[in-house]
Amino acid sequence: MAEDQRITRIKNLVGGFPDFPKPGILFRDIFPVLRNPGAFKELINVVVEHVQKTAPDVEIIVGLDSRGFIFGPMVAHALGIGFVPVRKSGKLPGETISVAYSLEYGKDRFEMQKDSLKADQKVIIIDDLIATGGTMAAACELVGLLKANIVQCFVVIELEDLNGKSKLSAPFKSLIKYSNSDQTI
Ligand SMILES: O=P(O)(O)OC[C@H]1O[C@H](OP(=O)(O)OP(=O)(O)O)[C@H](O)[C@@H]1O
Ligand SMILES: Nc1ncnc2[nH]cnc12
Repeated sequence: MAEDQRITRIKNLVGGFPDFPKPGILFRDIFPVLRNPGAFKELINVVVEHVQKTAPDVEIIVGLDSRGFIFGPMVAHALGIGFVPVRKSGKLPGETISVAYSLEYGKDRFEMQKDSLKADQKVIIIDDLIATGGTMAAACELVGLLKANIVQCFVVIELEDLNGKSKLSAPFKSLIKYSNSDQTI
C-alpha cells in the first residue's frame, strides 16, 4: 500500500474528544490505532521507513514521557539502535538535568540523565503528538545541553493550527496533520 493510503487509514482511527482534559481542548487520541494490530504495525513500519530514508545515520532515539515511550523504543529496536528517555521530574535516578515547560493544557518539568547521550551523537526525538510545541522544545533544550546533535524531531500527529514547529530549530517531521477544519471525531 502507498504511504499516503497507509497514513489515511491510520488517521481515520485516531479518536477526537472535545473538552478533554480541560474545556476548549480537542484531545486527539492515538490509542485506537494501537488497538488495531494491522494499523499499529503499519504505523511503526511507516515511521521506520521514514527514518531510514531521511536520517539513515541516526545513532540513538530519544522518546518523551509517556506517549513517546510507545513509539520510540519500537523504532529504535527496528533500526538496531539504542533508546533514551526524557522523563517527567523525579523519575530518573543518578545525576540529571532538568527544564520546566508549558504544554497545551498545563505545565510540567522534564529530566534526562546526564550520561544518557554523548556529545555529537546523532539523535532523533520522537513523540506521539505536537500541539503548542512546548514539550518538544523542552526536549530539544535538554538534548542540546548534553551537546548531542538533533537530526530530526518526529511526531505521529501535528495539530497544525497551534504551530508548535515554530518553536523548534531542528528539522521537523509529522505523519498526520490536523487543523481546526478537520472533523472532531
Ligand atoms: O506540544 P505541546 O502543547 O507541548 O503538547 C504535546 C505533548 O502533550 C502530550 O503529553 P502529556 O504531557 O499530556 O503527557 P502523556 O504523554 O503522559 O499523556 C503529548 O504526548 C505531547 O508530549
Ligand atoms: N489536543 C491534544 N490531544 C492529545 N494530546 C495532546 N497534548 C497536547 N495537546 C493535545
